[in-house]
Amino acid sequence: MTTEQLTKQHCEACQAGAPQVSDEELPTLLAQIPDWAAPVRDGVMMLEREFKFKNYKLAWAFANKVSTLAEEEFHHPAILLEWGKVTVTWWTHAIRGVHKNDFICAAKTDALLDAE
Ligand SMILES: C[C@H](O)[C@H](O)[C@H]1CNC2=NC(N)=NC(=O)C2=N1
Repeated sequence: MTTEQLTKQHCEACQAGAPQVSDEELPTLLAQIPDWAAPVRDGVMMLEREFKFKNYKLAWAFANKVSTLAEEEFHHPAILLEWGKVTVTWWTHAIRGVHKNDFICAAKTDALLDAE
């Protein structure tokens, strides 16, 4: 599956018991979002990327776009908004890890930049 295909997909409603991304799938999916890191915090894997901007207002506008994306997909990230920087972190709370949804949303988050 290509990055292009990830951005064209939509999140599925997921609840506890939904499958985390398997160790076999992980490398392939990570390769499609090369600017994202996959930190593990308190045993929970996440997808995280920092986006840099010239000032606070531009960072704020991007954070708003990510929030709109989240509502559209009904899948919600952590967003840290700072002067000139937005850190977006995707993971699936219901399964305490990363689901395919998180990769779809990370790819869609990158696509928001191209739309700027
Ligand atoms: C009630 C529950 O929070 C909702 O079903 C959705 C909302 N958005 C969500 N977003 C994320 N990242 N993980 C979830 O498990 C999740 N659950």
